[in-house]
Amino acid sequence: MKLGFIGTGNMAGAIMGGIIKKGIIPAEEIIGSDIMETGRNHVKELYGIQVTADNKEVAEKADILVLSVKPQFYAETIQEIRESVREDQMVITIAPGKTLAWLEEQFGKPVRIVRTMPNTPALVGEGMTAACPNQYVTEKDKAYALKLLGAFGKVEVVPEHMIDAVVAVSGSSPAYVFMLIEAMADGAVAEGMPRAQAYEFAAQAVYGSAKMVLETKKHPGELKDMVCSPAGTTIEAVRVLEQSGFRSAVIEAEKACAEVSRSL
Ligand SMILES: NC(=O)C1=CN([C@@H]2O[C@H](COP(=O)(O)OP(=O)(O)OC[C@H]3O[C@@H](n4cnc5c(N)ncnc54)[C@H](OP(=O)(O)O)[C@@H]3O)[C@@H](O)[C@H]2O)C=CC1
Ligand SMILES: O=C(O)[C@@H]1CCC=N1
Repeated sequence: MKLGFIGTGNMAGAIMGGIIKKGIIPAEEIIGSDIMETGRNHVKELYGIQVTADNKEVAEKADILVLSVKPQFYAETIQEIRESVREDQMVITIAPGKTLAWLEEQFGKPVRIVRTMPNTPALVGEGMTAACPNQYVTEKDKAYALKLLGAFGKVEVVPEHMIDAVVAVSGSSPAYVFMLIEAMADGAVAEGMPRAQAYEFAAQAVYGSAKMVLETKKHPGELKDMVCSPAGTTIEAVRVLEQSGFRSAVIEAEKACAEVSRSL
């Protein structure tokens, strides 16, 4: 099974890195093209995949083709490769805003498409991916696509109308979480902890908290209450966070994120 990537930037790198690390598809069976020579060479050196400057070559050689360019370049990229794409291939898209209906119209012929929204934690095998197969994707294709996407984290099939919410809650959210970790570490540094140690403490606290939500299945509010000792330190921090609009800031950020996703 040959896997192709058109665009070998951050998200493509995270996906191929996750797949290679898990041994699902060997690096020699992965091919990528990128307009930028530096981008191509980067993944070639890092992962040992084949690279080319020719998008059509990737479209012709791949059994599964991942369109990993920015949404703004989807139309021109599909225009360039549409003649090379065959009915027995599967195209995986990862761009926000590009609906199955729009993608089918761009190809102008029956193409098996799985619209997805992954995230960069794919690189460490902890991705969260939503998948929406189109009408031409067979049950066998769907099973293989889910196996592939599940190789670098969790994957769930969702109705397409939910994909903008997915962009907000998992596609883009690693950025907000990294900001939170950075800010938590800044706070610790302000209190005298060395910077590297502060990142370790902050990241492990976030990791452990996420694991508690996933494993205990308890309501996050209940888990929060378990940390807040009466008249203690945590409830004071919670009070200040509420005063600063912490929760509202996250909700409003996600609404803005989903709005951009719908508009692309
Ligand atoms: N980064 C993330 O966390 C996530 C990204 N995505 C989606 O993944 C896609 C890629 O995003 P990301 O990896 O962040 O972006 P990057 O800019 O890192 O990667 C895209 C790469 O494609 C190259 N490129 C542009 N035009 C072409 C072309 N015509 N042919 C071949 N290569 C081309 C770009 O070159 P140049 O830099 O010169 O433009 C760049 O190297 C987007 O659709 C994005 O929405 C989805 C989920 C998460
Ligand atoms: O910022 C972006 O547009 C992409 C989509 C989801 C995460 N990164």
